[in-house]
Amino acid sequence: MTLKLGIPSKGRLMEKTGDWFKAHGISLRRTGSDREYAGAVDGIDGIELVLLSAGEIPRELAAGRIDLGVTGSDLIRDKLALWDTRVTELALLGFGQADLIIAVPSAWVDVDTLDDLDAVAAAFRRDHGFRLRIATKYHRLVRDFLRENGVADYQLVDSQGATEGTVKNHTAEAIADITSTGETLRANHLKILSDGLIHKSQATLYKSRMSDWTDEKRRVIKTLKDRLNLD
Ligand SMILES: Nc1ncnc2c1ncn2[C@@H]1O[C@H](COP(=O)(O)OP(=O)(O)OP(=O)(O)O)[C@@H](O)[C@H]1O
Ligand SMILES: O=P(O)(O)OC[C@H]1O[C@H](OP(=O)(O)OP(=O)(O)O)[C@H](O)[C@@H]1O
Repeated sequence: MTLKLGIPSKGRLMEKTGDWFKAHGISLRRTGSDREYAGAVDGIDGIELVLLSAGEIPRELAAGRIDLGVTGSDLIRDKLALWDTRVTELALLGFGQADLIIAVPSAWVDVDTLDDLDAVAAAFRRDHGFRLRIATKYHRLVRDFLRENGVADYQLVDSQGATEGTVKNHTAEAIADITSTGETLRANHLKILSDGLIHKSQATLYKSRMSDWTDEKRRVIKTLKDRLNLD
């Protein structure tokens, strides 16, 4: 049985994943038409390419349907409970960097820290009769972070895109989202809490702990690790 490597089929991480492997003498190529999600690996035997969305790669690794996968470390941590019991990090790839942060309206001049947010949240509940809303798609990471930091009086509102717009649209009071240049936050009059960094994400190569590691696959991964100069 060949070893299955899952890589993003589109989006931000796709091209740079190909470049990273190429720099190590391994070329990933699409087979079939531009629109067909099939691929092959040249330069090393015994690896099959599986093209997936970045967001689905954590689940496929955890189910053992792929043996290796490239995706953002934010997606692994958010989508998999106890992620490090299900996958192992093989290499940080040095691209796809983004910070998952908590931001509030810039107009909240007295709110700079999580403690301030906690105080505002308690007052908000008293005044409005419902909990302050934080819009995000990163439910697990945000809940864990706020619990560890003693913020309790809030509710999460699911937002799968354009999250920074939810404050202006009055569907949330604060947000937790990925930022890289900070442009989107600025354009939407939001500021990051000084202690509001939840996770620094980057594209990472993971190995599944859940897949069936046959002798043949172990041989292939050893060759691959040698080629990639990994321990
Ligand atoms: N500016 C950014 N905005 C959003 N995500 C970013 C940014 N920079 C890097 N990333 C990372 O890119 C990854 C998401 O990749 P991509 O945009 O290809 O997926 P997606 O389209 O959001 O998800 P899916 O493929 O499931 O639809 C995440 O790990 C995220 O941290
Ligand atoms: O700090 P910046 O460089 O401005 O980038 C951050 C923005 O980019 C992403 O959105 P994306 O373009 O993926 O759209 P989305 O809202 O649909 O997720 C992310 O969700 C932020 O909104």
